[in-house]
Parts: sequence; C-alpha cells; structure tokens
Amino acid sequence: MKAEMFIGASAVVGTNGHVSGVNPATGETLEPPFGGATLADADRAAALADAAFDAYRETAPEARAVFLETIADNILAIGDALIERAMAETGLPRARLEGERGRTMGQLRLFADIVRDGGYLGLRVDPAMPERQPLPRSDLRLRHIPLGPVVVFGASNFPLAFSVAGGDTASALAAGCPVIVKAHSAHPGTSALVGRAVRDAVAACGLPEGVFSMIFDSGRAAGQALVADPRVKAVGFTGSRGGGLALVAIAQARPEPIPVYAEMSSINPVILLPQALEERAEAIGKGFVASLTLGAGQFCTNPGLVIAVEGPALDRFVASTAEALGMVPAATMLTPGIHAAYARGAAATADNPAVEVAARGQGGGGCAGQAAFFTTSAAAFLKDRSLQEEMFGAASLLVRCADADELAAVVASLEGQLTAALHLADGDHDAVRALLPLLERKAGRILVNGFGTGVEVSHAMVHGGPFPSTSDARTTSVGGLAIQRFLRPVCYQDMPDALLPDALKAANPLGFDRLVNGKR
Ligand SMILES: NC(=O)C1=CN([C@@H]2O[C@H](COP(=O)(O)OP(=O)(O)OC[C@H]3O[C@@H](n4cnc5c(N)ncnc54)[C@H](O)[C@@H]3O)[C@@H](O)[C@H]2O)C=CC1
Ligand SMILES: O=C(O)CCC(=O)C(=O)O
Repeated sequence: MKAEMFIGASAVVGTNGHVSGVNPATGETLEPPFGGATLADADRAAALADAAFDAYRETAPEARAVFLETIADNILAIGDALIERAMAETGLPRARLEGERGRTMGQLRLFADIVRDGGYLGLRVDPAMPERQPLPRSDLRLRHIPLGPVVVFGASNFPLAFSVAGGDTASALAAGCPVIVKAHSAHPGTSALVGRAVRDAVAACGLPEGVFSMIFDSGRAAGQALVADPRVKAVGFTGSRGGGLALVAIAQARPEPIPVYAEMSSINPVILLPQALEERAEAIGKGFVASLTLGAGQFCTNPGLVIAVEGPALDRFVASTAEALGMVPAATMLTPGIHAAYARGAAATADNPAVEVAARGQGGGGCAGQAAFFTTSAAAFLKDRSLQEEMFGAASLLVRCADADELAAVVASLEGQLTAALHLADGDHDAVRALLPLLERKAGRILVNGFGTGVEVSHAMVHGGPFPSTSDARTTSVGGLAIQRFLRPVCYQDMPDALLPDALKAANPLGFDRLVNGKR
C-alpha cells in the first residue's frame, strides 16, 4: 500500500509528521506510516477546489450523476483489499464492513438519482406581469446553487459510510461543491484506498482535478487551516462534541463565517410505555441489548438512555436485559483512545452514588469494551446533568420514574437528540399523544417499537436534531435532504432567456419540475 494523499490529481507523500493505523485487536502498528499535510498542501487543495468550482457546478446533471456512480463502482473495484484493510484498522468484522461498503455505494447512487431528478434545485418561476397595476412585476426565477468548496471531517466509527466517500462527501459533490477530505487518522489506509478511487473517478469523468482532494493531518493545524480558509464555504463533520464545537468556533471567527454541519453527541432516549412493558418486557429487553451492543456500541444512534415508569413490568425488562447482556462478549473498540474514553465514562457512571450497576457484559482485555447497564432514579437524573453525557460505547442508563408526569419531566430535561424511540402498545396511544410535542422538540427522528441504530439511507430520513446532537438542527447528514446543506438560493430578475441557466430557461430544456406562480 502506498502512503499517499491526494491534492487534486497528484498523489503526494506528506512531509509533516505522520499518522499510522493501529490494529485495535492486536495493538500492532500498521504499515505504512502516512505523511501529514503541510499548510502549503492544505492551501494548494483549497486553491484547486476554488479553481474547479465554477466548472464543476455547471456540469450537466447526467455527467454529475455518472461521476457519483463511477465513485461507487471504483470503491467496489478495490475489492477485498479495502475490506481487509478496514478490518485491520478498526476491529470491525467483515460482514459489518461489507454491509457498510454497500451502504456507501447506495448513498452515492441515491445522490446520482437526486441529481438526475433535479427536484433538489427547488426551481421557482414567477413570470413577468408587465400589465400589472399599479406596478408591473419583473420576471423572477430562482434556483439553488452550491455554496463552494466543502471540507469534510470523516467519522472514526464508519470508516466507509461516514468517511472519505461517505454521506457528507456524496451530498456535497452531488450539490456541485468540490470536496476536501481531512481523513480520520484512525483508518488512514482505508482512506487512501477510497481517496484514490474518488481521484480516479474525477479523472475518468474528465472533471477538473480540484473537485476532490484528501489530506492526512498529523496534528490539527492543516484541518483547522482549511476551515479558516476563505475559499472554503462549508464544513461537514461527524465526531465528538469537543471536536465539532472547535470547528464551529473557527468557522464563526472567520471574517466571513460559514456553516459547519457537525453531527456530535446523542444518547438517543428509549421510552418504554406501560402497556408495551406489560405485554412484552422480555422481548424489548432482548432487542435493546442487540441494539446497545451493535458495533461495540459505537453508533451515534446507540440507545444510551432508557426511561420508564417503575413497576413489576419494568423489573421484567431489567431482568431480561441483564440476562441477555451477561452473555455478550467484550468487543474490540475502534481505537485505544475511544476505548479509554468509554472505560472512563462507564466507570464515572458506575461510581456515581445515585447509580446502580444493573448488569454488565463479559469482560475482556486490550481495547475490548465491556457492555454495561446502569439504573438511577428520575430525581437523581434531574439533579445531575453529568448523567446525560454520552458514553460512546455499549453502556446505557435506565431512569426509573414514579409516574407519567415524572417521565415527562425527564424527557423535558434532555438535550437535543438524533433519535427518540417509543415502545408502545395500542393502550399507550393517549400517553404517547401527550409526549409527542415534547419529543418533536427534542429529536430529529422519532421511531416506534424499534431502536435508532441502523439508519436507512432514503429520501425521508432525518439523521440530525437539536444541539448538541448537531450544530444545525435544520437539516440532516443522512438521506436525500442532506444535499440542501450545501446549497443556497439565487434569484434571477429580468435576465434574458439566453443568459439564464438551462434549469430556468423558458423552454425548460432539462424538463425539471418547477413551481410556476406558486403552482406545481
Ligand atoms: N456521536 C458520534 O457520532 C460520534 C462520537 N464520537 C465521540 O468522539 C470521541 C473521539 O472519536 P473521534 O472519532 O476521534 O472524534 P473527534 O471529534 O476527536 O475527531 C473527529 C475528527 O475531527 C478532527 N478534530 C477533532 N478535534 C479537532 C480540532 N479541535 N481541530 C481540528 N480538527 C479536529 C479529528 O482529527 C478527526 O478527524 C469518541 O470517543 C466519541 O466520544 C466519535 C465518533 C462518532
Ligand atoms: O446507525 C447508523 O447507521 C448510523 C450511525 C451514525 O451516524 C454514527 O454512528 O455516526
């Protein structure tokens, strides 16, 4: 494997320190070391992206769609080498990574379809009304154009679907934005393989080289310089609250502030309604453990909080959870750092005098995370904000409430969330109706009789939510709507038809849907 990053078309070996993959299952440092970018490398990537922008954003829909599909094909063509490298760098099992590769390709293809459809452009035409009294109306035509070059910070926990060619990159490229990826240092080899696949797609599709660059950063300076660079117009990020907020601060301090779409921490409350518990406490417990321990709990949609009213049915749920969790082996986590942070967080919760340990998974050494299930009272939870902190891994806290009012008070105290799950039966509908307005204020996705892990990539998906689950609650980082993050509206007033973009010309040569005088 070559230790390359990609500054436009050029494969470059970085000279500013290096990052190395570490196999978290064995502790082995993986070859080769990947050289980090200098500030000059970051500057060159930004210059190339800026130079590519005007040509790239006016590519025909079909050409841009084929580009996205070519990236997907190229990723598949890497073959097993990609899966094996990702397994070595993340400790994630083969089946999970093969599934994630399929999802990554599916995301790229979904955005290809969206580009072909043209609906994302939000076209509106208000034809001139020269005879209108007392004043004539101008001809007004609106389309959305891309913001400009986008910097993407991929996630550690999805080395393909939220990484170099993941959802942020796919949606930004689909919008017409050149992308510069700051590769996550937890999986540099995987990133290099995918980076080359994207770079080759740029060349094969005859696009300007600056449409895509990917750098490694041995510290934080190159990534931060890109966020501060005046040619960069938006940022996509998935990771910790601290990391996301640091990038938001840099973006806000620029002479020209820019949006940062950071997906950060979420504990994804699961609310168990009384009738559902009565009818199927044991089955809910089993399903909960399966979701909690998926991928060693390293999902931002992990069910980190359970809320329910006290009683024998809740005790049955706890017993079922404890039984299932006791059989779960410790699972290798992504990096020694993530494992250490998880172990620290779980230990702090266990040491909290208001918390009881209800169950633990099996123990393990090295980077293996031991699952844990804690309980506390609603009163203690409401008093101690630290109990709301994300423990990134397979740990969850049950909040026992005295009654429905206390349960509502616990929900009202929560920070913003990516998901909220309700386990309900027919007899719970009234209780749920009362909770729904509160849940809508708290979460981006409200789901019933399931768990938030395993996000469907589709048109109606929302993978976002109020702060701190994201830095911008108005949008989503997964699904078709993600493209809107990288667009802004432009209105053309009285522009001669010959000068209008094709999407807005009188004859509508692209055949896209347009809102004409407010009517479809
Ligand atoms: N909620 C979620 O979706 C996820 C949360 N996490 C949390 O983040 C912790 C660490 O995991 P990481 O993936 O390494 O997240 P991280 O936030 O530390 O890093 C993510 C990316 O941002 C960059 N970065 C972070 N802070 C920065 C700064 N101040 N300036 C410039 N660049 C910066 C990193 O180099 C990396 O590329 C986990 O233990 C977990 O708590 C991690 C993955 C997903
Ligand atoms: O649950 C999923 O499929 C996606 C989770 C996610 O976005 C994340 O963990 O970063």
